[in-house]
Amino acid sequence: MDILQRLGIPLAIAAAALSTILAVIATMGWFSRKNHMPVEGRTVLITGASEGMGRSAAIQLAAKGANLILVSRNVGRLEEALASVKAAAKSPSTQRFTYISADVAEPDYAGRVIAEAVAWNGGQPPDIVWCVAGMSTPMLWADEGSMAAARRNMDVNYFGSAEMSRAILREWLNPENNNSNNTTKKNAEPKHIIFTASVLALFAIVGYGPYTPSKWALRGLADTLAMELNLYPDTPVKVHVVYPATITSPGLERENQTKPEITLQLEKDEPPETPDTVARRAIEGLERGEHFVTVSFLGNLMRCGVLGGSLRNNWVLDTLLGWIVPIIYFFVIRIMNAQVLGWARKHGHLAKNQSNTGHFIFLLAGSSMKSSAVRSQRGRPSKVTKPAAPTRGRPARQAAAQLAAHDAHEAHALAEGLKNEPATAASVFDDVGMGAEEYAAAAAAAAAMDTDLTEDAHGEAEPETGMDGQDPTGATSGLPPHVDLTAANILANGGASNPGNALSQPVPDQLQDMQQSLAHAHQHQHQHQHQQQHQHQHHHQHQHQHQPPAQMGPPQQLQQGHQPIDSSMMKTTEELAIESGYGELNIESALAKRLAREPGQRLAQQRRPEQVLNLARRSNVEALFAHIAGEPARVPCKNCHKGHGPWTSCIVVDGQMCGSCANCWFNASGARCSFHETRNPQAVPQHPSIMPASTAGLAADPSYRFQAAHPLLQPHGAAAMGTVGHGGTMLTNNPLFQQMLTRAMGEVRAADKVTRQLIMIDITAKQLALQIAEYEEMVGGNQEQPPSGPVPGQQGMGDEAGP
Ligand SMILES: NC(=O)C1=CN([C@@H]2O[C@H](COP(=O)(O)OP(=O)(O)OC[C@H]3O[C@@H](n4cnc5c(N)ncnc54)[C@H](OP(=O)(O)O)[C@@H]3O)[C@@H](O)[C@H]2O)C=CC1
Ligand SMILES: CCCCCCCCCCCCCCCC(=O)[C@@H](N)CO
Repeated sequence: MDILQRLGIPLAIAAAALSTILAVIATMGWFSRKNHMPVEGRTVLITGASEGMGRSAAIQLAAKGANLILVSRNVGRLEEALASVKAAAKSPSTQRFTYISADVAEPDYAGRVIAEAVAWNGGQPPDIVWCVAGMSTPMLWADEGSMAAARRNMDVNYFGSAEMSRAILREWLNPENNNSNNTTKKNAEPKHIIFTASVLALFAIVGYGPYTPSKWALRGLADTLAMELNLYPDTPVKVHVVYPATITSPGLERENQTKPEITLQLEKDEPPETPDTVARRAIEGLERGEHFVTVSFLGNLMRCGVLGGSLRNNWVLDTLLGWIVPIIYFFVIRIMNAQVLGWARKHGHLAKNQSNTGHFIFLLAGSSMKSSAVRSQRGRPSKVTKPAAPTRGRPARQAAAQLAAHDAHEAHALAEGLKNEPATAASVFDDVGMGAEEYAAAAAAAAAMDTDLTEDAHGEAEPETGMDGQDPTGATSGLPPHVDLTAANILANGGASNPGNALSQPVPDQLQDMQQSLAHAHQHQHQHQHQQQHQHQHHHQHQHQHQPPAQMGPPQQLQQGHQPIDSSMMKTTEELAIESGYGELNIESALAKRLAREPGQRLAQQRRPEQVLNLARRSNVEALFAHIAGEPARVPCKNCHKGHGPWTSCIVVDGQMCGSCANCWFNASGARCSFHETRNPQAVPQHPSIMPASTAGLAADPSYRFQAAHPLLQPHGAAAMGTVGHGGTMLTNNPLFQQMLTRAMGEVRAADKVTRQLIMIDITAKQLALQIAEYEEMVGGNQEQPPSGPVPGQQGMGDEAGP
């Protein structure tokens, strides 16, 4: 100890001098310049590859000659990304590309994804797996819903990557695979598992409570694996963590909708970079063989500031920098905390003024007009607890729609909050075997729309004070139970007033419940894939469920979908257009005039809420009204499927707009719509794309519902009804069949275990129904029965199964 103390200073000086020399050498690039992660001819699997940095990385790796497997949820976006990746290929003739749709938040998703990847890759696992899929819901920790958001962030960011790394390691480390590989040269080359964290996992700032820990957790896992993988010297695997700072991605736009102002202010210190830049720097770091890869100067300092027991990229440099960073932090930490304190002084005690964050949980829970109001005047959080009225309902809708209905996935975050409410409708759901989460998510979306509608109806934001014993400032925690319960209850019971009585329900009711559960389970899934074709159909339904409680009917009404129970409450198309945020409309054309008076079916929901539509054009007003008054297409037209057109669903009005859908009618004559008459010359009694009138979840889903007028029969013309299998046309060549199958595959792949069970139950019930129908026809004569299929016009499984 003595000696050490005496030698301390000279030793330190000597070490510093030596280190400096070595550092100079290192920076001059005297050490190896080997590419530690060659990708040419290798197969790389990237999650979160359809947008943002993951997509950029995929494109750049394709340009370096890699084969790629893109993974994310939304098939439409995956297809677009795949096209860009293909276009970037170094040698298009030899490289191969594909995508797999999966939700990384689903438990056990990764085994399935890896199995599919291996099958596609000629029996070989991918050589490199890069987990990029992630999300972020910044909010203050004391805020309503931050706990639910934290769980959701953990599920996607941490468990999504953790499961993937485990699945691929089990594949790589599997002795059977290794034996067969040992002869190949590439086996000696390390495999790579790459996690994507954030600089926030190196230096945390206010407002990212739900997010940052999920990224810190990745660091913990990566370091653990880096050591653990030494257990398998025959199968070298390198573990990396990429730490981007702000990326100007679609994800950033989403997260900025809920980001507290103070957070925005603090993170300005690290300038944002484009997805391309971040991906390029990340790949450079990986090629240098770095364990922790940072992509900016500050990021690198932050990395060196927290190295602890983690692997170093360059022992000399990292150590030297590690000595310097505390000196920087001496100032940085002070300055940052002072900034936060200054904010608090200026804006008042935050916990008493939740509106500062304007986060979406308030919007969704319907408890706070305050937050939406503040959000509408971004950057001007009010010091008082009663903020000014919002300019209109639109900002609230934008945030709510974007966060809940449009990308309703994130509403899932609320599930936890709702689930934790005592005496919620969760017990009802459990009774039918559904996770309360699924419902809660849908309920949250519904509640969001409630807020919206209520707000619009009032025409101004009325701060709701004293609601359910809530502090008028909104400071008390706990979601306002009445809103959630109403919404959840509507979904569970179609508005019946007594939640939690499912156990005492007679059997048929339970069946009905179950059928609805199925519908919701599917809805929930579909929310994950908002641009996928089938989702469009379900939108139709959502929007009904988004109506305020007063408009909700008992189960039958809900199932019929189109008829709100009280017709006096029914709104005209024009009224709904105004509610949707389109004021001052010039109603000129005959079609617009006619549609304006018709009962509206839905609110118009824009794909890009911030977009301002040109409604000076006559035909655009027609398109808007048609979108509100029309019927959802059974399968969206090609343009809608690709995500074109202003609104989120594909709607047609029978006999109008030359058959085109409302989206294609907008700003165009609809000529490019795949429904346009020029493309569909054969006259059909009903518009070929209109959904059957009874639309409720699965019951509306053609792939689950082979009715007498099944779509598969239609291309053959009415006369050919009942001739499937006899008509000489190969069913497998039928595009509708192919679409159906693809869709069914998509749904089943995306389904979790519970949903899969429910799908099975549904199918089994239909089989039984078919069998019964056939039996009855055989025994009792079949005069009344249609030529094929079970009872027509069924309302759902319960009815179908009944005699
Ligand atoms: N943007 C930023 O400022 C920063 C981002 N990061 C991290 O970098 C990574 C990339 O971010 P960014 O470029 O913004 O990405 P984006 O948010 O723009 O894109 C996210 C990608 O992940 C997919 N994805 C999201 N959730 C899931 C899910 N549950 N299952 C499967 N796929 C999913 C999305 O596709 P789909 O929706 O179709 O599933 C999309 O392809 C993320 O891990 C993020 O946390 C780190 C630092 C800063
Ligand atoms: C010695 C070191 C000096 C430290 C300076 C500190 C500067 C702080 C900048 C914080 C940047 C936060 C980016 C968030 C990125 C992200 O992950 C989110 N966008 C989530 O998606």
